[in-house]
Amino acid sequence: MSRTVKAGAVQFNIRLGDVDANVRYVEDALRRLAAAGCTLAVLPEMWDTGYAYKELNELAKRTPGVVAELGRLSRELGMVIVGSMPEPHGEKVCNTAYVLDRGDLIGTYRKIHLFSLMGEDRSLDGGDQWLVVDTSAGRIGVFICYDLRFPELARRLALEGAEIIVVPAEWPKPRDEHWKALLKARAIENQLFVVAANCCGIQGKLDFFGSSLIIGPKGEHLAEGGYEPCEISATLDFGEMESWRRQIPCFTDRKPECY
Ligand SMILES: O=C(O)CCC(=O)C(=O)O
Repeated sequence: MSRTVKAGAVQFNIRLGDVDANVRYVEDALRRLAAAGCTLAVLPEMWDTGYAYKELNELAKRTPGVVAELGRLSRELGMVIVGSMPEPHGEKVCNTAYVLDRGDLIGTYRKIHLFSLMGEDRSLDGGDQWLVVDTSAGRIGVFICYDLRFPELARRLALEGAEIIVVPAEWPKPRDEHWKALLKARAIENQLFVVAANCCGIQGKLDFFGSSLIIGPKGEHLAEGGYEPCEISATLDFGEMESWRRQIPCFTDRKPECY
């Protein structure tokens, strides 16, 4: 019997600046995923606040409390939960993913590539360290949204042994095809699982298309959300991943000295 994990993603319409409403929604969604047997859940980017830029510094002060609440839930549900939230950082804020494993905060990742098209680089501080962490649901590497456009980062996570790359995101129209193609490419080229949670609905001027995705190491779509709020889930089979890696041994066939 090979090792498996059931993974899920929460896709919802983030209420801009309304932490209480977003936390309430996510708690219910996590309970639904746990009832469906999931032990790993991915939440969207900035899931508790959205990009409420004007009030983000103030809203970020609530993050430690939200992390503690999420920690309690992850303990109660026996889950690994990953999602990004605004983290207070001096005068500014970082877009930070928190990895909670059955009650413990076992890793944080500050978004490295800030999305300049939307001014994220002017408003937020960026991170400078990747994260790969062993969890009860497998060895997980963390991306946040725009990071998806940088294959160097995915390769680094894969070389560090990531079996799953999780991608909290707020990825809007009209770049739906980029989202799907890049998620699939990162999974295929690194022969690992990708679990990506996007939000949906309108936030300010932006229209988010959902399409949360769980992709296997061969690029197979294991689960996909539509445009509406939903949870998606799929079983990740690490034995199948290992067998695929033996059939097409991309990692041992690399020639890093040539490029
Ligand atoms: O790269 C993209 O098209 C979207 C990225 C984005 O919206 C973000 O990083 O917040």
